[in-house]
Amino acid sequence: MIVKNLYDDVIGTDADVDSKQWNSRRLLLAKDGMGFSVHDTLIKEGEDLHLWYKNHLEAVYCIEGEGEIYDKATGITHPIREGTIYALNEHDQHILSANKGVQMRMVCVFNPPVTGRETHDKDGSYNLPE
Ligand SMILES: CC(=O)NCC[C@H](N)C(=O)O
Repeated sequence: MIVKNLYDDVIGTDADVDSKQWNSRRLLLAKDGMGFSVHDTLIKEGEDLHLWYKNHLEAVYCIEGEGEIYDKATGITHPIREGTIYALNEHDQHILSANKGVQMRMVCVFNPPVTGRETHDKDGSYNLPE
């Protein structure tokens, strides 16, 4: 069994990846052997994240804050608030943003699992390990 705590075991370690637009606290990673990774991620306010996970499926569950996701294929903008989940089951190209003055806190699950320190490439993807 694996038991970890965000505050005791993740924040401030290698599994805590900070960028201009988000702060991803990676609770479970590929090395944990689950077949998916689980992240507690903060989306910073005032940032438009252009994302396209070509190599991964991702489900994202909002537990704090408000924002929106724009689906580039349909042109539809979906509001996000606490309790909203979205699943990028078609490797959907999208733009994610938190509303002005708030950050969003999201639980993100990736399949295949993220291995550790991934950050987005120019297309908004994470590369697979070699
Ligand atoms: C929701 C989302 O994709 N945010 C970008 C960061 C990423 N999910 C991560 O936690 O690695």
